[in-house]
Amino acid sequence: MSSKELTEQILKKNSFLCVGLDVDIDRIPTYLLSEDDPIFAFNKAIIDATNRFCVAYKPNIAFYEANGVEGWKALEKTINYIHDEFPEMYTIADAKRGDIGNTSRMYAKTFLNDLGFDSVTVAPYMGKDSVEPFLEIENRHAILLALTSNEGSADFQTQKIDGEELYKKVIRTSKTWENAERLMYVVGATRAEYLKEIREIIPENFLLVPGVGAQGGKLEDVCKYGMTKDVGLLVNSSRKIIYASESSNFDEIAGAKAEVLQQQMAEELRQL
Ligand SMILES: O=c1ccn([C@@H]2O[C@H](COP(=O)(O)O)[C@@H](O)[C@H]2O)c(=O)[nH]1
Repeated sequence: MSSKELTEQILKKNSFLCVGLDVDIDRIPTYLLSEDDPIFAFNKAIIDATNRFCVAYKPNIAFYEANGVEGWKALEKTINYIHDEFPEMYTIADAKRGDIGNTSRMYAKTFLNDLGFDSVTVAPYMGKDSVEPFLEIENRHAILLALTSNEGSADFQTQKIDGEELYKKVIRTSKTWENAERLMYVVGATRAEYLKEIREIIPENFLLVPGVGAQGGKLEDVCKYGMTKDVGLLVNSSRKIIYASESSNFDEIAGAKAEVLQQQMAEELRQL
């Protein structure tokens, strides 16, 4: 999906919500454990209940890999289900990959070609040749970690090198790479005050903003500093939605949580 098509979806659904599918087998309702594929059964129920309120889904690959072959099968079924039933949905493989070019090309093949995700999150540490293989396919994105939501982001990302913070160097330098229009950036909602300066460097690229909800980031602040005339935001919430309830109607409750965020987003979009 192109950035333009994503913006159209956002305006159509009055939502820039991304629901994170971070499925921990130890946290799903126990009655689902008797299903053939409990992870897929959980995801299907969450997707069926939340799709009206969001424009994107972001399975975090770690939660699938942790279950070995069964986890990969559940991931494949989940992405196929989204493609078949909700083809208008933007999909993100939150895999945080990046290696020498020859290896990155294999990661890009897995997530963007074989599984058919619209995008994959990529760590920028190994530089240009580690990222460019993810930018080779039209209408696909690499989402580069810029300023992450965790405490450890202060260890390197906000440290200055030659007078400029490392995360700003990552953004400024990556802008010059081939197919840079296919880049999006991760900026944590817990770092919303940095968004103003980030927008001065990249006024147009989409930002994936995790950290609203369980990590305490505020949607209003993200919108105040990060929203562009074309919206330019995908705001992710995972645990606060998918684990909102452990009861048999967990999916309904998840849908209701997603709707609350969607309503707040609709209000922000009205002020555009
Ligand atoms: O800076 C980052 C980058 C990625 N994440 C991921 O987003 C979700 C957040 O989950 P919540 O339950 O809504 O806190 C999760 O998959 C993280 O790995 C992030 O939080 N911060």
